[in-house]
Amino acid sequence: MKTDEILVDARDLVKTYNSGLRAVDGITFQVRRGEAFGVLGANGAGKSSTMRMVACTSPVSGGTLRVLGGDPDRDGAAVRARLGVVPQEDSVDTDLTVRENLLIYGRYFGMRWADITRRTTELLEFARLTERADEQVSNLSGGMRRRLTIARALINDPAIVLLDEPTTGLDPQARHLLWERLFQLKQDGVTLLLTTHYMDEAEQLCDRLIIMDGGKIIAEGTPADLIARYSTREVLELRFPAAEREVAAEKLQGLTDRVDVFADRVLLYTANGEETLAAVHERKVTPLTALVRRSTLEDVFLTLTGRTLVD
Ligand SMILES: Nc1ncnc2c1ncn2[C@@H]1O[C@H](COP(=O)(O)OP(=O)(O)OP(=O)(O)O)[C@@H](O)[C@H]1O
Repeated sequence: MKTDEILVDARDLVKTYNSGLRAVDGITFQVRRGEAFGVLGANGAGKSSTMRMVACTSPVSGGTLRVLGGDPDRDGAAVRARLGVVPQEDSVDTDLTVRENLLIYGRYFGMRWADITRRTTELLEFARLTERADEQVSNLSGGMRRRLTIARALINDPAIVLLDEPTTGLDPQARHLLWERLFQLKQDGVTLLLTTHYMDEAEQLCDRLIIMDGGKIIAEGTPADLIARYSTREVLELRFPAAEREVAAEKLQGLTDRVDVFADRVLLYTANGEETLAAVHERKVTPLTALVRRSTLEDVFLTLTGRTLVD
């Protein structure tokens, strides 16, 4: 298997809507075979618009895009047949059973019946839905429906799977199970292109990622690269009673190069959290709680945009 093969090649890609809005404003990125590639950004950053162009369901307004070597404008149908697409909203048929959803989708792709049934059995297992196979989809929880949507997208053994916010709207337990299934796909060597605004998940799953803001790419790299480039090694998170926070934050200014004050906490960016905590105490500041943690992609996003990603 060629691992350097480029499956998605976007150059100066633009999406303009009728309103005149440039939702995607000249972005360049490549997704290689076998990698998990993340597109991160806040709501409205242009992630879904990008994904719809790659999925060949929304025309490209400018620049060039090649997906599996094809031009979405010219070869859209052929490219779509080799993609697995998991849209933001679950689109499974709630009147059918879990199994029927998979079988019918296989038919839609014109697969041979023997292949459809074999693949359906495998995918029910993959999605942890074997026990629910003959239940109507309307009875399933949100997490189960999402897993079924993913299983369905895999029926035709796609060369690349596109997932738009796969875990949004799920409770933590359902999110965890879904994320674990995505890890499995990655281990199986499936190429993944996904959007998310959960930085912790992206950090663990994605080999490389781009961060989008206002339709542009503001940073690109591996999670470790981005953290090394845009944050310190550790962060000291302090919480104070509301009435004391401002005074405390005032006393802490200048203690490290960067001190960020939020409504609920003060963050000190530092190479060594324990040493910084000792310095906090030396300034006669006593937080309610103090946590030393390593920097995350969330800190990277904050550095780059001045905003937190998940409110
Ligand atoms: N079909 C459309 N017509 C007009 N404007 C659109 C359309 N789809 C998206 N937009 C606008 O384009 C901008 C980018 O939206 P997009 O959905 O791509 O962002 P996003 O990063 O995926 O955000 P979200 O996480 O909310 O989906 C937003 O301002 C949005 O309102």
